Amino acid sequence: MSAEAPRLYCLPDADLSYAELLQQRFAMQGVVDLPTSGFCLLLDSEGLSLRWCDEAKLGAVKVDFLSGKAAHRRHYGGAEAVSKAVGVKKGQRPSVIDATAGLGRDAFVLANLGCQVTMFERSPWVAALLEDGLNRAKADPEIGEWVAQRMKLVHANSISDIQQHQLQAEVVYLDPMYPHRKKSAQVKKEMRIFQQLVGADADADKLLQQALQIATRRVVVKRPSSAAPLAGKAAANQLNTKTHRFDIYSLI
Ligand SMILES: C[S@@+](CC[C@H](N)C(=O)[O-])C[C@H]1O[C@@H](n2cnc3c(N)ncnc32)[C@H](O)[C@@H]1O
Repeated sequence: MSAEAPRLYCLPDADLSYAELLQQRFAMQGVVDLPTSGFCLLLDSEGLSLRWCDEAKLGAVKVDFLSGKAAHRRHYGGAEAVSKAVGVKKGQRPSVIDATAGLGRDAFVLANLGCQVTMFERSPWVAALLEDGLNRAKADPEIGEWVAQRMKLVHANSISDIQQHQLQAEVVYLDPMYPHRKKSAQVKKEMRIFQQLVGADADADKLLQQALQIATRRVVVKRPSSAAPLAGKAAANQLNTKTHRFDIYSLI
């Protein structure tokens, strides 16, 4: 995991009071020049994005719940595997702890379907991106109200926070980083970049043990299709998609 404090570079049109808030909340270090290597968070009038230089190409990632894939998932996400795995059905909208929130894509699908989702993200880089995306979504007249009500972000290590506050939810959802070795598609490239940024989540086995203690209905783990189950603990139920599977540990 990148042990560096996130570096924040502001373009001239950035809201500087918001930049100050971000710096305090995520212990960021403000920089006056755009870094030419490594990662950097860039703030402009459109929000916060992660920038990096990879194989001499610039890359960027932003959390955007309002357009593109997220908007598509909002309209057509009802039948997505993640919602089936979590157990969303007519009349059943389980409360969810997403203990590995990342960019909040899965959490957004679940919240869109009516689940109350508490998201944990420990990387300050990723948590800042997610919070920024949530802020923009909350200001949107169409989805702002339910995003504010159903999506709560906690910037903390879920393993320690869940223990400390004795949290509970019907479903605990885990999607830890997994070491991808192939370089095939664009998505994999984004995964590789994320691996450099947040590491390989080597403590995911421990997270499963914790999740099994606090979930009241089920624990769902998203894994690449060929990966071994977390903690070597095979799940009684699985849901397979083309690229990954969900291991479902039912508790009732
Ligand atoms: C593969 S990403 C999750 C992607 C997410 N499901 C999505 O839809 O965007 C895994 C994320 O979990 C975070 N993470 C892993 N273990 C964690 C823990 N114990 N507490 C909080 N965050 C954790 C990592 O920092 C990383 O950002």
